[in-house]
Amino acid sequence: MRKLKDQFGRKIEYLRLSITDRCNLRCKYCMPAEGVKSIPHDEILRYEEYLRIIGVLIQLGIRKIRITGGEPTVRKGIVGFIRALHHLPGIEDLAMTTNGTLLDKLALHLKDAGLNRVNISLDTLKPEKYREITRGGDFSKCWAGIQAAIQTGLNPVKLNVVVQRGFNTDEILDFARLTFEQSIHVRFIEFMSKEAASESLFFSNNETLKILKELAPLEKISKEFGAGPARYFQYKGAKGKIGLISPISHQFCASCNRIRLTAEGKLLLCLGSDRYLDLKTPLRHGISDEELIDLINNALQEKPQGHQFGRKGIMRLMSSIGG
Ligand SMILES: Nc1nc2c(ncn2[C@@H]2O[C@H](COP(=O)(O)OP(=O)(O)OP(=O)(O)O)[C@@H](O)[C@H]2O)c(=O)[nH]1
Ligand SMILES: C[S@@+](CC[C@H](N)C(=O)[O-])C[C@H]1O[C@@H](n2cnc3c(N)ncnc32)[C@H](O)[C@@H]1O
Ligand code: SF4
Ligand code: SF4
Repeated sequence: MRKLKDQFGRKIEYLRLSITDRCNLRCKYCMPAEGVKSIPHDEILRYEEYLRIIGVLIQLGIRKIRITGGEPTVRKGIVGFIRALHHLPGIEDLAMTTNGTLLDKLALHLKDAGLNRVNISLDTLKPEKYREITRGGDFSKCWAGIQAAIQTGLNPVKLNVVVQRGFNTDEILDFARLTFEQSIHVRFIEFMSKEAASESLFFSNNETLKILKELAPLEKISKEFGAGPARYFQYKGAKGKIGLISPISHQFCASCNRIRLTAEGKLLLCLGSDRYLDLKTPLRHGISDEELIDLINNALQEKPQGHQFGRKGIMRLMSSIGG
């Protein structure tokens, strides 16, 4: 069996799958206020088309799939799609990144269908600030979704907190305290800005760590834990863990293990690059699995060594690639 390896020897085992460009929120750092122009229905991959591509990617060594969006829970048929993915042999980890607002109703169905776990985005614990950052979102819906995910046993539940100077830096310890109360992982993410104008909002995870240490001693957890870009810590006696995801200050590109597939069927080689391989057109023109494997293998050799977005300019709208 051929395995996906790039020219830098990185083994690619993780697929981030964006199943929609739509979202029921408009987070300020992710989407413009007016939303983005929706991709026409016909241009979006059908679930059967994803399954065909994923079948090939599994043959090439993909073991972990994360469903993202836009907001993945707004796409119709999501539960059936998760069930179909769960039945594919070879998938060891099936996870979702979501804003959590629809999980209150969906968590149990998703878990039953075979979803292992969820990462939920939440940047503030204050309802009025939540409404501000998401441009109209309802904090209580997100919180209910988090509790539903925990109760259902989607485990572990991870909270993704994008830290922005002057917006939520005063809540870092409130988030950290949650790990004493509940068995969740709270992960602080460095803000990747699209415009130089927002650079002043950047707050490095070194600064976050300094604040976290004011609460109580923090123990570092072995590097193998989580096997992703986050570095993990834990307070003594806490039920949950603290994670730091630092794409800017501690680039993790050298150990990158991921590719992305967008809702339009573009295989993206890197979050920081505009290069992609269109899979939808050949798929709809009857390409064979063997040809698909060759196409993907060749494209992978173009995967960049790392990103260059620094603090100033991530090239794409995060909402269209799912982070
Ligand atoms: N620069 C960069 N950031 C990434 C990459 N993958 C994820 N992120 C960011 O990391 C944050 C958390 O991503 P998640 O969707 O929760 O996925 P994950 O951290 O891989 O998930 P786990 O498997 O639970 O560790 C998001 O803000 C993403 O935008 C990547 O390849 N490069
Ligand atoms: C684009 S969202 C898609 C999935 C889902 N709608 C959600 O919010 O979790 C995926 C992740 O990207 C993160 N994200 C979006 N824009 C970002 C930015 N500019 N910097 C850092 N993280 C960002 C979000 O906080 C979220 O955790
Ligand atoms: S971060 Fe997620 S919830 Fe917020 S606008 Fe982007 S896609 Fe939607
Ligand atoms: S920026 Fe590109 S190379 Fe770096 S971790 Fe993300 S996808 Fe991988």
